[in-house]
Amino acid sequence: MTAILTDIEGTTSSIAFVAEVLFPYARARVADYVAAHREETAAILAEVTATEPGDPVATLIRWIDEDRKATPLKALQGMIWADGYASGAFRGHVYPDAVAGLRRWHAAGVRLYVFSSGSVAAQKLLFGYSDAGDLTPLFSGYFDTNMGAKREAGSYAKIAEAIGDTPADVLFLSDTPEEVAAAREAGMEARLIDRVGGEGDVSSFNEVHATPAKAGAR
Ligand SMILES: CSCCC(=O)C(=O)COP(=O)(O)O
Ligand SMILES: [Mg+2]
Repeated sequence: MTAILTDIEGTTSSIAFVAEVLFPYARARVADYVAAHREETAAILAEVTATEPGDPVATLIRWIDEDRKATPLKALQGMIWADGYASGAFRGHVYPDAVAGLRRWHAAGVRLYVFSSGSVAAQKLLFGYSDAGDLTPLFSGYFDTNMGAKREAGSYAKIAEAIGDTPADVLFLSDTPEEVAAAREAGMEARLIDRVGGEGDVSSFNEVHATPAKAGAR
């Protein structure tokens, strides 16, 4: 194992932080943000309208309510959250065991990557403004749904190729069984994290034993 690829929501970070802090913050500001940033949001709105004709702002708000993992919605959310992090309205939640695990693996020479439905910009914000400080120096790279859906094996194969590892050398961590199954189908090792102590392989990063076989930080 030379690299760890981790999900965010429900894995490094609480579902409540995403659902009760991030999503409502973006939902309340979509209309004003789009009105104030016409040029920067034009391509996003065009993509939304191409998917669903009609008022793109109303569509985006409905997609937030439905927790749709649509790439244009995720791009816009990341842009809106930037203001929230910068103003100190909130900090990115990361579980203490996740912070400790990420630091431990990084120190052992294991390369760390993120694969989340949140945009790459949003991922960098969450870890950059985390409640444990700036964790971005721990990560070697970030991937979002531009690599494909998180429940499709092909996305994991693409990521392994992008980071220059064979899938068998990558350990994927997620709270979602379908994502774990897709990563395994692509040949990765994977652990199902279940933070409420249900059917998962482990309940925290403390139980993930990642032994770097031929690790080397890049
Ligand atoms: C990058 S923080 C926001 C996370 C987000 O928008 C989301 O939909 C969470 O998805 P994940 O793939 O991390 O479970
Ligand atoms: Mg998740």
